[in-house]
Amino acid sequence: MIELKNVRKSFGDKTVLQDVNFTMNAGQTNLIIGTSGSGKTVLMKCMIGLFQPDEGQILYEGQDLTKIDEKEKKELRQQIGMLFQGSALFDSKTVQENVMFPLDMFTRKKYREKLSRVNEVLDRVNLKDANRKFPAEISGGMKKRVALARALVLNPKYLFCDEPNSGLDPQTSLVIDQLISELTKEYNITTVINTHDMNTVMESGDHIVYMHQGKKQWEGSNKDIIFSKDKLLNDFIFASEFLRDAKQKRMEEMERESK
Ligand SMILES: Nc1ncnc2c1ncn2[C@@H]1O[C@H](COP(=O)(O)OP(=O)(O)OP(=O)(O)O)[C@@H](O)[C@H]1O
Repeated sequence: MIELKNVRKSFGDKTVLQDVNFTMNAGQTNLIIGTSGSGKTVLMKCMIGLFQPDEGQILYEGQDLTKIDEKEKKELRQQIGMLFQGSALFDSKTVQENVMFPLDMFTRKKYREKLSRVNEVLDRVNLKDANRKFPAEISGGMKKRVALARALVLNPKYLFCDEPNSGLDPQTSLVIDQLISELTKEYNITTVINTHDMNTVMESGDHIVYMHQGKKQWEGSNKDIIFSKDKLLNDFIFASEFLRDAKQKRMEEMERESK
């Protein structure tokens, strides 16, 4: 569980985050959404300790990231898996070497043990026979799965994903979203995703935080979003007539189902 309490961040005289409060639970896919410049990236960087907020608390199971020393921060970082926008694989390393990298860096396990763990996670992301391939030889969707395997190899309690679907076609995006959601539940991970992808919002959003001009404007689930009356949120999510019609239909369906 990650809790944010009254988080505030400014750059010079520009306030970028103001009184941000929320709780992100384990086993849930938590999304941060909002227009460009609303503060999502700064928020995520505060959450992983790359930026120090000016005020407020960032609590990992009650332990305040803004107050802990470097040694404790290092320990906490080892419990955090990261999936970066462009997958960020090492081009000169094979798939196997890429996934093994965190084990080489942070553990003293024997090669055989490391290989067994690498194979376990590669298998879990449905990439069984790709060990010896280089990133240039595999598709964008496969690269994402390798990056996901690498993010999971140390068994993290927390998983941060920055735009996991950027550069992927809608169908491959859905596969990645489903995989992240499944793994989140299976391993009880607190997953935090920064996304612009509305399919992700509607399909995977167990908990969604909508940011507007540095403030939390709305939060709720993908079911709540259908019934939300928040004008800013509605204008943002259901921007086209097509999506507004789809929302109306879904709302009617859900009302019928609940009777
Ligand atoms: N290091 C920095 N120094 C000064 N201002 C910054 C810095 N990083 C971000 N900002 C400002 O903070 C605001 C929020 O930026 P942020 O990158 O968090 O937006 P975002 O919601 O992630 O946008 P996008 O969806 O386009 O990535 C912007 O006005 C940006 O210019």
